[in-house]
Amino acid sequence: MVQSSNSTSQPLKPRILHQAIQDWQVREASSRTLLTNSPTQYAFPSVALQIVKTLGTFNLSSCRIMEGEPVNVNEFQELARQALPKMYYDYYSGGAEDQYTLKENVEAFRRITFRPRILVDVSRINFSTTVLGYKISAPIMVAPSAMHKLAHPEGEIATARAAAASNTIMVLSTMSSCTIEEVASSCNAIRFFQLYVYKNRDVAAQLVQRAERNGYKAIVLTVDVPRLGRREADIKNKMIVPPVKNIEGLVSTEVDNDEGSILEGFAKGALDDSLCWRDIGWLRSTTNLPILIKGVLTREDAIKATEVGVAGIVVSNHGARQLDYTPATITVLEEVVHAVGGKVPVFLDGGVRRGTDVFKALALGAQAVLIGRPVVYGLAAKGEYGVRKVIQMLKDELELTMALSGCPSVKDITRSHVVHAIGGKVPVFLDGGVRRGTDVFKALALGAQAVLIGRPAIYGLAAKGEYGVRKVIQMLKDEFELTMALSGCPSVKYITRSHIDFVIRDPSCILLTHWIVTMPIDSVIKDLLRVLLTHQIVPMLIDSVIRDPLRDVMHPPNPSV
Ligand SMILES: Cc1cc2nc3c(=O)[nH]c(=O)nc-3n(C[C@H](O)[C@H](O)[C@H](O)COP(=O)(O)O)c2cc1C
Ligand SMILES: CCCCC(=O)C(=O)O
Repeated sequence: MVQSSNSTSQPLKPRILHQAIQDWQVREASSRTLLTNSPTQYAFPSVALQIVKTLGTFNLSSCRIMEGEPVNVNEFQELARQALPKMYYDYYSGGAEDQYTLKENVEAFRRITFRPRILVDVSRINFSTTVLGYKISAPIMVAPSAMHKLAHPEGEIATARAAAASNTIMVLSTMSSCTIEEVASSCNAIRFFQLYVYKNRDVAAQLVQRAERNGYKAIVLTVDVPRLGRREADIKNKMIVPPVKNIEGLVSTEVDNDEGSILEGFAKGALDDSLCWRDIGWLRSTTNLPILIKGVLTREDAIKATEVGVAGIVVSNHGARQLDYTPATITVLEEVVHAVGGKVPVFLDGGVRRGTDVFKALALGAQAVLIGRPVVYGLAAKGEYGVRKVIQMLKDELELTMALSGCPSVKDITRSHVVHAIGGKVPVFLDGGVRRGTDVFKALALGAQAVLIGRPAIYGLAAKGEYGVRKVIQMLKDEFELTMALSGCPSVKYITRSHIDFVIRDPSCILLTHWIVTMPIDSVIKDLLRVLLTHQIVPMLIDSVIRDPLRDVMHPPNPSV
């Protein structure tokens, strides 16, 4: 195992408050130097000052504080903010336009809750897994991100060493500050190479061949950047293009126009926006390495990707830096996983900040996740040690989540361990075709809070007046009670999605449900319900409504339909 060059894993010592403030002043004066030399440097000066103000005349020398050691991955962001010049921090942290998707990538994880299992032997947790046949310590990989020397003088070499020490895979960006060769010779991390295809295709082919020669194990083709997304902070800051050594002498990083984001101008001039599906064949002709495709968000593209023979799919919206208002990646993961049908592994990135997020992605079908910003923040705050720490924190949290969910290994993590927490937002009801207590049970299992009955009530009324209606309701209740008893559900709270399954009767049903999953339901629901009622496949609709990845941006289905 490769050892960190500047690892600082010793227990942290308490610091004297005024000493801390002095340190901060020095640090403010030359933050880059201090950061490099002292990777555990705390970064909570404003808190320290606040304490000074509050304490007033207290004897400061007796007042000790602990160093600002982060306790979770999110806390690295603030450390990075303090360590970096504004232009670089904004570049790393920012998203496109309104940054709707940036927020959503994280928020969407919060709307998923757990269904933990108890009394499982979790004395030994094993979260190791394999990716394209390579064994890694946890299903957490390093996503490609550009220009690590803006975050830390050691750049991608520090990141790669941290990946090696963590026994996981690093995906090196085409736009790295260290070269393909420098990173390869710095450590024994398992490395994939992320490819941007330049207008001059020969450059892309050369990069791929260099990666292959230098022991990179796969090509990750990023397909969501025909142009760079509109990142408004970068426009204001006139974000620069620092030296990109991989393409030095091959692609010019000079940009005529110095208005707005220079990086955006560079991307416009350099990246091939004519790249399309048939070019995957060209790429395959340049290399023997497996090709993963990064930037898939829909079932349609997932199917195309498997048809052109990729070795894996990364569900990604580029960390919300490209097209704003794309869905949070975790909300479309299941759609992609179903479309791919196990033909190739599916990975996910975007908004993973907790071990619980990793667990949720696995439960929804990802083989592993990739993390982008947390790595850069760890690097900016504490160099190689910071990246290791970020990965370790996620691993520790994942381990705890697995233990508390009753999953000793990643194979034990299933779809039934998580639920989309839509129920809390608005209740969903169903009517149409309910004729048996078993139908009531099925509707509840698919997430309905209750059902409404129409014709049976009318028929009861017509046949026997009030008594007839009472009888109809009583019959359904009795049947429902029996169904619950025979299904092991003593109360409605026990009825879950995993108590039922679908028997697909004819292929049109499958088509319809897939269609529903991708349609804005509020606009089509009335017509659709009528069609579905005729075909008696309403339960499939309600399942889609409840599991629909877009459900949170839709109006709830109109119960009066
Ligand atoms: C600063 C930054 C630079 C990035 N550079 C690249 C890149 O060069 N190539 C690429 O395919 N993706 C790039 N990405 C996207 C990441 O690979 C990944 O999709 C995204 O960061 C995941 O979201 P997260 O940051 O919320 O974890 C970049 C992301 C960030 C934040
Ligand atoms: C021209 C690509 C820049 C790197 C990148 O992918 C990003 O900033 O998101």
